[in-house]
Amino acid sequence: MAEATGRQDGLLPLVIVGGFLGAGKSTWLRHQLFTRRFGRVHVLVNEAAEMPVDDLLLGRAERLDVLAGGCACCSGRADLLAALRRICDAGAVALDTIVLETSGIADPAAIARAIMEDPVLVRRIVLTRTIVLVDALEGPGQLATEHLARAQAEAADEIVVTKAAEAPAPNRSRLAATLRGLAPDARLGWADFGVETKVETDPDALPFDLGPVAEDSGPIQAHRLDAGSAGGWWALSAWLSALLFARGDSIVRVKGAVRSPAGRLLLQSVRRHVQPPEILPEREQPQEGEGDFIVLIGRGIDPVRLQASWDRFVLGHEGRAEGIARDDP
Ligand SMILES: Nc1nc2c(ncn2[C@@H]2O[C@H](COP(=O)(O)OP(=O)(O)OP(=O)(O)O)[C@@H](O)[C@H]2O)c(=O)[nH]1
Repeated sequence: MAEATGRQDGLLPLVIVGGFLGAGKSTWLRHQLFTRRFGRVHVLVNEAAEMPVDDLLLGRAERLDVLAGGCACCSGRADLLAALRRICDAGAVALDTIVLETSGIADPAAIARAIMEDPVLVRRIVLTRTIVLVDALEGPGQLATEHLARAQAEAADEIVVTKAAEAPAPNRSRLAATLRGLAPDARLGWADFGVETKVETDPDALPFDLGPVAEDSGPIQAHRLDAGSAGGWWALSAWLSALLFARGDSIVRVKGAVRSPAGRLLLQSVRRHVQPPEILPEREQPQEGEGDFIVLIGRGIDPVRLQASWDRFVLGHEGRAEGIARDDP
């Protein structure tokens, strides 16, 4: 049942979906689009990096735009405001809601501020809800160390803890207590692959001790590696596993797409958790830039050394794991 309705004031409702890198935003949103929770929807996806497969992953929206390669709360702000103005002006498709999936390094409060300070948008759009997703497994660590993860939770009207089934019950209770402390007024729910699930938590559980976040540990940045046709999918998967083993602390998120005999595979990891590959739907018309690639998002990654590491792995060592050095990339 769609929760969106036409408004008397004529303003177009906007829902912001935020959460840290890999929290499960796209997976959750995909399911909401399937159930038509937001009615007739225009989805805007903001990615920190160019990911020319995101539109394939989010099928069921009236319209979908990907704003890639800049975070909408900072460098990509102008693009986001322009995209929202275009949606407001288009008007051809009657819409119930605009849903903005932010990048994992965005502060939803900064985005909301930017929209409300825009003299045109403030008269066309109303922010009805900020939904922030928190990973049941990685969330406690992220809240403890990343200032941004806390800011995201604090900005929420609704928090959805994803990967609910994966976390042990005591951790779920402590995470719930922690999130209630950060966002006391937010509705707290749980989901597995986007499907809302009921989780009993202990109301007396103690929150995690968050403590002070580390002083500036440097910006999280995205780097894209075009893998060319050498090596094939198995080499890319093996290189990635070895790289995460050697440098998993500084690599927060990996996404990539690679051709395999079964079709195009989406490879991903969140921290050191390598996810099972997913077969991507094929496009009717292949798009430019859709070769094999990997996007690595993290701190202190040197793109030149990253490329050299891959080249050494695939060319110099013919796919043997010795191509990865401990200090790669
Ligand atoms: N077990 C489990 N895995 C999940 C769940 N939700 C998402 N995932 C997996 O977590 C990984 C990240 O999910 P995404 O939906 O791509 O996360 P995201 O927040 O959109 O990622 P970024 O846009 O890169 O920040 C994928 O491999 C998903 O399959 C869940 O509820 N349970």
